[in-house]
Amino acid sequence: MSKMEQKAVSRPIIELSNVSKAFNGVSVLDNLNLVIPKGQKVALLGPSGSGKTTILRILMTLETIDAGQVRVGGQSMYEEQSGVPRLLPESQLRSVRARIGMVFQHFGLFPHLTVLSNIALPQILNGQARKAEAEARALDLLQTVGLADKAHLLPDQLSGGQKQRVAIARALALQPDILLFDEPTSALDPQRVSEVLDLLNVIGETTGATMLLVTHEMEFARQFADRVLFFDHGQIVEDGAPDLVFTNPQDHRTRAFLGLPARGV
Ligand SMILES: Nc1ncnc2c1ncn2[C@@H]1O[C@H](COP(=O)(O)OP(=O)(O)OP(=O)(O)O)[C@@H](O)[C@H]1O
Repeated sequence: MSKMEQKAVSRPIIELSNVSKAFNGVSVLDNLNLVIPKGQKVALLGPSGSGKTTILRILMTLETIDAGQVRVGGQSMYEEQSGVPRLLPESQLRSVRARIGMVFQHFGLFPHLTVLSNIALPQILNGQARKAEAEARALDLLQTVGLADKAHLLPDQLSGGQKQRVAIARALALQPDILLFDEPTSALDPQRVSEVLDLLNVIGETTGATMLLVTHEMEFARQFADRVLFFDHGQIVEDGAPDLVFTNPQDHRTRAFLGLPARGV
C-alpha cells in the first residue's frame, strides 16, 4: 500500500462538502468537495486566482462560505439558516480554531515585538500559557527552527528565511494539529527553499500534523506532498500522488499548466 493510500484510510480531519464562494458575484469556489485524512501533507497547485488561498482562509474563518459545509475533526463550522450557511458562534468555534495554525505568505509578524514575544504572545492571548511558560516554549520552538540565538532581535533584523522560520515557530506554538501554509517559499531566495522543505518535513515527522500548502513551485510540491491537488476556476481538476500527477496528469488543464502535450498528441 502506498503512503497516500495508507493515509487515505485514516479518518478525515478536514471535509469540505459542496462548498461555493463568490466575491462580488464572481465564483471563486464552485461546489467543491474535498476530504483530507489526518496526517496527510497536501499541496494545492494551480493558476493564479483559482481559489487555493481562499480555501486556507475559509479554514481559518477569515472568509465565510456561500453554500455547503466545512467540518474539522468531524465538527461542523456552519449551521444552516434559511438555506444559507452561517458560521457557528465563537464559543462553538473555539475548539476548531485552536486546532489550526496558519503561516502567511508575508509572515505576519508583529514588527515592534521581539522574535521571542512574537511566538509567546499568541499563547498568552489564547489563555494557553502564562508569560514564563509561553516564553520557555517559544525558546524551545526557536531551537527547533534553528534560531535560538535570535530570540531578542526584532523581525526586521532577520533575513526573509529567518522570518519565515519564526512565523512557522509561531504557528506551532499553539500546538495545532492542522497547519496551513500560503506560499511559504515565494519570498525566499532559492537556496533557502530546501531549508524550508527540511523544516516542514521535520515538523511533519515530529508532530504528525496535517498540512495544507499552497505553492507555485512544482519541485517543492513534489518533494513535500503525499497528495497534490490542481485547481482551476475553483474546482479540483486533478487529485493524486505527486509522482503520478506530475508525470501523467489526466486532465487537459493540468497538462497545459505543466506544459505537457495534450493526451493522444
Ligand atoms: N477578499 C476578497 N475580495 C474580493 N476578491 C477576492 C478576495 N479574496 C480573493 N479574491 C479573488 O478571488 C480569486 C481567488 O483568489 P485566491 O487568492 O484564492 O487565488 P489563488 O489560487 O490562491 O491565487 P494565487 O496563486 O495568485 O495566490 C481571485 O480572483 C481573487 O482576486
